[in-house]
Amino acid sequence: MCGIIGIVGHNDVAAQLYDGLTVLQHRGQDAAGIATAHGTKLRVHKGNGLVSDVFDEHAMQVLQGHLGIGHCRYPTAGSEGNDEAQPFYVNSPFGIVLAHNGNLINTEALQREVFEQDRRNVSTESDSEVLLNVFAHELDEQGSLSVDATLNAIEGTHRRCVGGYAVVAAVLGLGLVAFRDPNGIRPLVIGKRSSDGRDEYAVASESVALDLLGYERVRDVRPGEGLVVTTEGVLHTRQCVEPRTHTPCIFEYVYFARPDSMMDDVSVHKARMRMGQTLGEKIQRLRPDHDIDVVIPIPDTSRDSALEIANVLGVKYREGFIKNRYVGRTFIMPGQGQRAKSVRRKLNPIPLEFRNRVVLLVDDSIVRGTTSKQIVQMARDAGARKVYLASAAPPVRHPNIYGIDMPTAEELVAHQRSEDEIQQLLGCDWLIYQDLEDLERAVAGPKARLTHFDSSCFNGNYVTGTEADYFERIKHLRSDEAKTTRRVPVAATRG
Ligand SMILES: O=P(O)(O)OC[C@H]1O[C@H](OP(=O)(O)OP(=O)(O)O)[C@H](O)[C@@H]1O
Ligand SMILES: NC(=O)CC[C@H](N)C(=O)O
Ligand SMILES: [Mg+2]
Repeated sequence: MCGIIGIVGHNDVAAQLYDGLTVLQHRGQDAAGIATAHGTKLRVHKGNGLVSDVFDEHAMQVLQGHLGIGHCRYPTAGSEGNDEAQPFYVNSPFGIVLAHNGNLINTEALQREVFEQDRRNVSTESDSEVLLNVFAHELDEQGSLSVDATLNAIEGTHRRCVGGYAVVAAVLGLGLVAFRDPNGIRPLVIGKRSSDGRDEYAVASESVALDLLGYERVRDVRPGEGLVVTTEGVLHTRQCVEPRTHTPCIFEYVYFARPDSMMDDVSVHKARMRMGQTLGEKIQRLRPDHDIDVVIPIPDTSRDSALEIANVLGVKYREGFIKNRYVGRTFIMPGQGQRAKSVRRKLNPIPLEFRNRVVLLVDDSIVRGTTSKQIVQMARDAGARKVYLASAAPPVRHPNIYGIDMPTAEELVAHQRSEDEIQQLLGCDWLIYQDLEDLERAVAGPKARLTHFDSSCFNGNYVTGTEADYFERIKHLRSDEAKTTRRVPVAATRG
């Protein structure tokens, strides 16, 4: 789940892009990059690491220009190598840089098409580089550069690409381009601010980036919509593909997004509180005479839900695990070994909150079970009498193929296991999952702004459809085992 941002301003935008990326960092910790357009030049600086690792003063000085895009990466295709850090660049037509959040599911077919029909070279395994070349080809086919031609090229890109994608691009001589997949699986929001009577625009994965930079949240990019903001700061939009069912990724609300973001007009914080409310009610229903002494969140993401569960149950809420703020998110780390080691490094219990108590631990989700297995043991070691575990999301039983790197069903702790079996495996005394219906209602909220979701990792329904052997192929390419045996390129691409 990467973070993307694009800005057209009156002054150099690199510093804003940098700041925007720092609040999107939770969406991707592996690599970061910024590209700006300055006169007739596109400048790109990118590499592996956190935003603060990748950019130094010199890099920022080089990134001149009033138009630019930024990206922080959590890989879902290709390798973790720095040659696949984004934005990607092509010099023809005109000079284009592009950053992508999501995952294409017809990458192999597109790769062949791009090479054989479009006669373009794609030099990495990244689906995003393929997407850039499809867009570049479609723009080239237009014969000239204009807003209309670019919106036509977005139409062509939608016709060819299948999957989840939110995209920002900068086209030299034109401006900022952005579009979102026809089902709106991946998020993208538009912001605007005015100074001296002139408008500046920003487009980002999450509204928190707009807040930080002082842009007013205008609206979300519509599924299948394309937009161009010219270098003069004029916004043009077009519905580039017939509207389909809007199915935003429900996992954004469960885990990925920051709670202070609004996504498709729904507050992530409130959605998480409602998840806690419905889960609390379920616990109450199943065990009206429960013996829970204390509710303890597994930091960070579960906090909003855990607090509401405690309120519903009428028991104490306590912070029982202290998080080492210098360790990042474990779920989005690339390898299982690294993930497992990081849980213990990241979280440490305060024994007095556990000793002789029946504790209800709450997490937002249980995916591979890496976190919960260790946390349950830590709670026991800290003296808990009984350890219950509640998940604000239902069991994750199916791969995600639209931008979350869980491609292999066998790696999911709930795959082909009953809830009793999972409980045994995690070693807790009681395991309670949210029901999918409740999760969807919690995210939709009282006004039911959203009616459908991409809940594929919970129910196995893939809105785009999939080819018969797709899951076998991605397992072969992207399982943890495949990743450990794959070569990671080391050549530097900074500069
Ligand atoms: O079952 P698993 O495979 O362990 O995955 C689920 C866990 O991973 C995430 O935490 P993470 O540490 O990534 O981030 P957070 O600090 O935002 O909770 C998520 O919040 C769960 O705690
Ligand atoms: N998580 C994402 O959005 C990943 C984007 C793209 N598929 C990549 O691997 O770089
Ligand atoms: Mg967590």
